[in-house]
Amino acid sequence: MTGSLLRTVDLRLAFGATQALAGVSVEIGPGELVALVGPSGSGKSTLLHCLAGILRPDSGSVWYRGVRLDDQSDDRRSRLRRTDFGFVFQFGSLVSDLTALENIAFPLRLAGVRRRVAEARAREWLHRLGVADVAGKQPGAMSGGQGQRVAVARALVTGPRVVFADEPTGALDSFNGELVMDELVGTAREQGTAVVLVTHDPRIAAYADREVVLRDGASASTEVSA
Ligand SMILES: Nc1ncnc2c1ncn2[C@@H]1O[C@H](COP(=O)(O)OP(=O)(O)OP(=O)(O)O)[C@@H](O)[C@H]1O
Repeated sequence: MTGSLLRTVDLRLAFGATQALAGVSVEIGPGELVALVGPSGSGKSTLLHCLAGILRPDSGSVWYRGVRLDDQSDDRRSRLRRTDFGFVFQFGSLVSDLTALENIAFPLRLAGVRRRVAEARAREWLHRLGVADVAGKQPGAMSGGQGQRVAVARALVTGPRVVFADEPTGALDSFNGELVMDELVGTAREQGTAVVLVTHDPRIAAYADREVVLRDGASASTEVSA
């Protein structure tokens, strides 16, 4: 497909005797929201980690903006993760001894942005996600929903081309889960950021433009969401 942003070709990866990925080929377009769904153990998180350049497949390939990603050095892949990708995980991925403001400013600081500028931008994001009141709090002093909104801000603050979200609402009740999804999806669409989302929850998957269904490490089907 022309115009694909991320693509895998016949991806295979085993952990010992477990074939986590057994030949997965998927494509993700710029700004597209794709949900990876399927039963527990079907390979969703493993596929997300391969797409993000965190795990290397045993065979097959991963392409990002037309360049092969999986055979690049660890250094180059981690640099790309800092510059082009954002991450939201289930819970507890914020740095526990940094405040909300410092957590959001952190990826900007890693990218070489000066502290004052980074913190001003982080403050804007706290307002944007409705959690300005937790700016000076550490993650342990926030609710689950507040923490995930801070995590969404941290993932989007650098203006990434892709956000990878692994069960981003898994630890939240459905009300807070939907609020976090509204914010993640709304801001991603505004910025033209693609989102690759792993979820068990059909209501969360329904936010995506398309669902990729995995079964036993293979992409069983791809469906356009209603
Ligand atoms: N680091 C690892 N070491 C050993 N086995 C692993 C590892 N990571 C994943 N697996 C195995 O690979 C298979 C796919 O795991 P994966 O986490 O990708 O599935 P999943 O669809 O995301 O599951 P879930 O919905 O339960 O999170 C599973 O059988 C799992 O036990």
